[in-house]
Amino acid sequence: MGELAIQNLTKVFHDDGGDIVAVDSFDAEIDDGEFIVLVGPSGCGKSTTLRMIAGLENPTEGDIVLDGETVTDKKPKSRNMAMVFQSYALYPHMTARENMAFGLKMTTDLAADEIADRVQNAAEMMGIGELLEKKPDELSGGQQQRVALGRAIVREPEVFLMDEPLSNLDAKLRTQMRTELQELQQEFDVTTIYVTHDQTEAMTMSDRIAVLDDGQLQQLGTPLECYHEPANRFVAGFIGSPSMNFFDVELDTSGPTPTLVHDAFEYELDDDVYADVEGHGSRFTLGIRPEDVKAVPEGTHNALSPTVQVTEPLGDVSYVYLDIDGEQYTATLEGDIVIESGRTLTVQFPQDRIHVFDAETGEALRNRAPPDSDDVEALAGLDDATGVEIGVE
Ligand SMILES: Nc1ncnc2c1ncn2[C@@H]1O[C@H](COP(=O)(O)OP(=O)(O)OP(=O)(O)O)[C@@H](O)[C@H]1O
Repeated sequence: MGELAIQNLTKVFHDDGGDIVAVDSFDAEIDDGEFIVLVGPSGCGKSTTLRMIAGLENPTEGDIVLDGETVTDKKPKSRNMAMVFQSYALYPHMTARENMAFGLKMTTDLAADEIADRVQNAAEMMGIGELLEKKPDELSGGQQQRVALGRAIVREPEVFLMDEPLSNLDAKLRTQMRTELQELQQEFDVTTIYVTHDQTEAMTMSDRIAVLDDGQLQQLGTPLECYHEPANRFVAGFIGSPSMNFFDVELDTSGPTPTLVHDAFEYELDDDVYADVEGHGSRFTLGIRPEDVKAVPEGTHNALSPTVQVTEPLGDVSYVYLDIDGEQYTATLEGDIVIESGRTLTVQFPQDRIHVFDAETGEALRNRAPPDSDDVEALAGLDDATGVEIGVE
């Protein structure tokens, strides 16, 4: 139990400046036990979506169906969902124990000893058994967040809804709690919808990521699908760090080989890439992830030689920032590479690694082949950037 259908969910806010479409026709089928992460830039509608699912905000249109039952008009406490907020939202005058028990006392007719048992179990699970008599201001941020999570757990809900629950914690604690939350979710196998700004959380915790922009769902897919097979330019740029490099290009078919022409370089297309873009006009966006940019010997065919702005060696890889036609682009090269600023570096965008988007609609026309276990050579190719004679002048 915990199968959730979100159907045409829409929220329009009205204020003095006019209508704000915060969420526009959001559709999703979420399986029992799935961990879905909602990501997107600030103001894209993540919290509003979550609040409508929780019942804290009335949808303008659409429905929320939990295990076949439409719950759109039900009060939050009758939905069998538990929400965890960024601010923890604990009652300051109550102890941790009272905070955890309060919701159960108010919304169920469970016997006092059953409530006490559930609180004790959840507290032990969250490692706060010793802290139950303390009030929120006597607890650290991480401990308060554990109480808030414990309060959600004791309700034994069908669905956990979490709005940036870790964002007030410092980086180290956030990493630790991320793992704990994942373990907890797997143990309970509870459907979870989790809002975050943090890419690492989205990539590592989720079964599927829902990428939103401007109130609209751009893609709902596994982290690797969103990474390797982005539906459009927005998803391609949003998922992955450092971000994908984009180039505005025009298709020139006047010569023997179809070529994408950028102000600073020309890129000849193989037949199979051309087949994907043919018939979609002449203006495209060429995309390549920094880790797919390859350093090659000077003079290599279909390569370009931009100026290096700066190199950041990080140990196992180095970020090399390149100036192409006055814009900054990134190449992630394997190994500890230091290249003097102002030198040129010859790089290539391997044909099987490029993405091509329609310049008008942003739709992905061509995505790089996703590496899989059968594609050992392609995976091995990821190592190509090490040890090559890179074309530094
Ligand atoms: N109560 C409200 N009244 C009017 N507009 C609102 C209200 N709540 C949200 N909005 C608007 O709806 C849009 C979506 O807001 P929402 O809080 O859902 O975005 P978000 O993706 O969660 O943002 P953030 O990441 O910054 O928290 C924004 O333009 C916001 O200004």
